[in-house]
Amino acid sequence: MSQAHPLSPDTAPTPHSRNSEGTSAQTFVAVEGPIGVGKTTLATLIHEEFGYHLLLETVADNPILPLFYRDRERWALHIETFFLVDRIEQLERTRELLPHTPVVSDYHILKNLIFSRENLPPRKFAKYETLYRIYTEDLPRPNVIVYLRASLATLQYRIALRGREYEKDMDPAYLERIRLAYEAYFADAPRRHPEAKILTFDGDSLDFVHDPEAYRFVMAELEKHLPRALGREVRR
Ligand SMILES: Nc1ncnc2c1ncn2[C@@H]1O[C@H](COP(=O)(O)OP(=O)(O)OP(=O)(O)O)[C@@H](O)[C@H]1O
Ligand SMILES: Nc1nc(=O)c2ncn([C@H]3C[C@H](O)[C@@H](CO)O3)c2[nH]1
Repeated sequence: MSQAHPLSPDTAPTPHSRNSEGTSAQTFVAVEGPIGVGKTTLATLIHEEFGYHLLLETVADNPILPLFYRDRERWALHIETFFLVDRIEQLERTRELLPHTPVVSDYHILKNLIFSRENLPPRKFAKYETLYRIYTEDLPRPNVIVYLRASLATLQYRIALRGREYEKDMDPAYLERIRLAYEAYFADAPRRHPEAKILTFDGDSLDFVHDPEAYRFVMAELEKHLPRALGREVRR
C-alpha cells in the first residue's frame, strides 16, 4: 500500500504562485476529483496538518441540488449557474487572504467545466463556457492541484457511506460519465494548468481515513510541495 502508485506525485518543482497583480502569493492548493472521492476529507486533513485556511464548497445551503438529482435535465442550467456564481464569490473573497495566508480548498473552479459539459446541451454549454472564461480569468488560481481518482465501485461505496438523502438514487451511468470526464480532463491537466503542480493519488488503494500508513504516505508526498503555515509543527 505504501508503494508509489504509477500516477503518484513526482518531485518536480512547484510553480510559484502569483496573484492577479503578478506579485508573489502564498500557496493555494485545491483538491479535485469525482463525486464522493474524498476531496472534503483530504482538504480538511491538509488544513489540520499544514495549518492552511480551509475553503469548503457550499453544499448544505444549496437549494437546487436535491431538485437537480430528481430531474437533471430540468435543473441543469440552474445548478451549473448556482455553482459558478457561488465559486466566483468564494474565490473573490479568497483573493484578500492569499497574500498572507496559505489556503486549501475542496474544489477547483475547473470542475464547473467538467460538470456543465456533461449536463448542459451543447449550445447552452458553449455560452456557459464563454461566461466561465470571462469570469474566471482574473480569479486567484491554485498553484497546486491534488487530483484524487478512484473506480466507480469506490465512489458508489463512499457516497453510500456518507448517506446524503438526495444522492441515494444517483444514476451509476451519470457517476461513471463524471468519473471518466475527470480522467480525460486530468490526462491533459499539465497543459491546461501550466500555473499549477498536479499531484495525483489513487483513492482506491489509499485509505487515508482509516489507515495510518496511507495517511503518512499522502502527507509525506504533499510535504514535498506544500510549505507548512508559519508556526505549524510536524504532527506525525
Ligand atoms: N481515502 C479514503 N479512504 C476511505 N474512505 C474515504 C477516503 N476519503 C474519503 N472517505 C470517506 O468517503 C466519504 C466521502 O468523502 P468526502 O465527503 O470527503 O468526498 P467528496 O469528494 O468531498 O464528495 P463530494 O464530491 O460530494 O463533495 C466520507 O464518508 C469519507 O469519510
Ligand atoms: N451538476 C453539478 N455541477 C457542479 O459544478 C457540481 N459540483 C458539485 N456537484 C455535486 C456533486 C455532489 O453530489 C455534491 C457535492 O459536491 O454536489 C456538482 N453538480
